Amino acid sequence: MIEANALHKRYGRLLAVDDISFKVEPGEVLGFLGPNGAGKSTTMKMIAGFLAPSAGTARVCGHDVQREPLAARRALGYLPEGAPAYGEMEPAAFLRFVGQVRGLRGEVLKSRLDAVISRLALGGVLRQPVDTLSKGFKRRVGLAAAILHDPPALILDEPTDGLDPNQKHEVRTLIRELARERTVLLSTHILEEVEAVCTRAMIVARGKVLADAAPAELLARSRYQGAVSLQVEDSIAARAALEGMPGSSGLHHDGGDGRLYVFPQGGKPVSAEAVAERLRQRGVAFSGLQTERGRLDEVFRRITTGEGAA
Ligand SMILES: Nc1ncnc2c1ncn2[C@@H]1O[C@H](COP(=O)(O)OP(=O)(O)OP(=O)(O)O)[C@@H](O)[C@H]1O
Repeated sequence: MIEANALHKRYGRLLAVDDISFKVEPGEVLGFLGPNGAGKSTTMKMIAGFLAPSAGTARVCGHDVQREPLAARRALGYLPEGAPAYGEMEPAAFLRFVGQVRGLRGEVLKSRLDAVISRLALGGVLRQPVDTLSKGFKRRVGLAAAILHDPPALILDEPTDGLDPNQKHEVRTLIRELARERTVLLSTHILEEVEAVCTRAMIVARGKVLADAAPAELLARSRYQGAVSLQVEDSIAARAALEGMPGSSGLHHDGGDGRLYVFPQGGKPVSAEAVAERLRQRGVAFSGLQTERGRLDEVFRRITTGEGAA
């Protein structure tokens, strides 16, 4: 379990983390979401024991990070932002070094090295200096180092940042697998990642938690959830046909995707059949009619910029 209790961090006059508390249980993947400078990395560094809090406490698997630093660090695997490693070292030597620092020796060290090298498919790059590896492999080396001692809790700071879509997919699959029997806290800027891997999302901005919910619950806060969208040639005629339709709270023609959106009222999805029927009755041509599942980016923007209630 990972626990933060009233964590605060002050850098001079800046309160970078302002009273953050949460608990993450085994099997949960908590995604920390927030704009740049929200305080995500600072919070993670405090839980990982890399930075002392100005106030508050953190616990990893029951161990207070400040008072029992060794026990807390033993229970935790930490992938810092950018997955730094010693660039001139080869993964084989680097991982062996990390394992030794973690106190692993002999057969145990060997079997753990074999396990992470196989799990992260590092066999082909073991003798290539880390600096010369692709970003994807560098990240895998970082992840291998983080899970080498088989910790029950993991903190991953932007684990897929800068990876190509295939590498992102691989790392997400791995995180989902690791999470089955572990507690995972990760930070990300990528909203689709939250849906892909997180069981819970926490939105932070200016050092404060602004939302803490399952991704589906956040999606449900989107005004697009249950809306009906469609493509029309004549948007003026379509608007006239759909204006004031029962069960709809309004219309929006999106200049970006060129679609007309019919928004729901009172949380009840708009009936796609009713929209189609109304347009047909008035002889307005349309195509691509679909019901929307909601937009996390809109919810994120609304919550972090304070535009309207979240
Ligand atoms: N060592 C430091 N000294 C002074 N200010 C710092 C220090 N580290 C971070 N900050 C500031 O604290 C705030 C929070 O930074 P932090 O890196 O925790 O944010 P973040 O949410 O992880 O951002 P990003 O998504 O850009 O990584 C920012 O305003 C940052 O400039």
